[in-house]
Amino acid sequence: MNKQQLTAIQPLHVFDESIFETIVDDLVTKGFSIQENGLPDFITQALLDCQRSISEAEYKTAGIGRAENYKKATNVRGDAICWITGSSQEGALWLAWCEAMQQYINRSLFMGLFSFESHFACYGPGKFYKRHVDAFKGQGNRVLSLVGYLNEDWLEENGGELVIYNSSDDVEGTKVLPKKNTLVVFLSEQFPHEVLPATRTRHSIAGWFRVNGSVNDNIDPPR
Ligand SMILES: O=C(O)CCC(=O)C(=O)O
Ligand SMILES: [Fe+2]
Repeated sequence: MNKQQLTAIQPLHVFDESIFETIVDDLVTKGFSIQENGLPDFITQALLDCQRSISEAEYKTAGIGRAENYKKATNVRGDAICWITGSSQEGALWLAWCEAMQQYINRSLFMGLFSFESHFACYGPGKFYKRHVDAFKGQGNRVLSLVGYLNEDWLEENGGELVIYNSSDDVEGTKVLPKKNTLVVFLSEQFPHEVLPATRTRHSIAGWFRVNGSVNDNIDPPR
């Protein structure tokens, strides 16, 4: 086998898996994982480079609901989003890291994660995302949610916390400040959560690992 053939079959990146192991342990014991330094610096840097290269026009007002039920609802969520396609090197690195996490989780927990989608989100000052779950049982195919934060020097008084509730009855929840490098992973159907308003612009990535929900000709996820 020549060198070119060898490079073609070798993975381009080998990532440190210790953070994936911590996340898996947390998922087993609690169903969610909050890691203050969960995003390695080189990943955060790639994401910041990618995010800064996106023009304001490429961010679209986010909506709620799937497919034909999709609608804009600024009384529910006020963020603007831009999907990460992997067309830039930085975006591709992010997707490769998430794929490595997906494979690690599948090897450890047999969750059958099949694909991943993610977008940048930008919440202007005062914007929020009301309490919601990312997936309803038996509807759609998002099974594991991921949120990562890109905000340097974020202080408690800046607000903008993610609040994760343990169940539909929980009103107290656990608050997470959207500080640079913080990573949160949780079971999509199980944990209601919300984003509180902030005093400054709040940058994040939200992503979802999905299972294959294809039935006959209906390909789901669509790609
Ligand atoms: O940005 C966050 O902290 C969470 C965002 C979220 O819940 C979502 O996009 O579904
Ligand atoms: Fe959410």
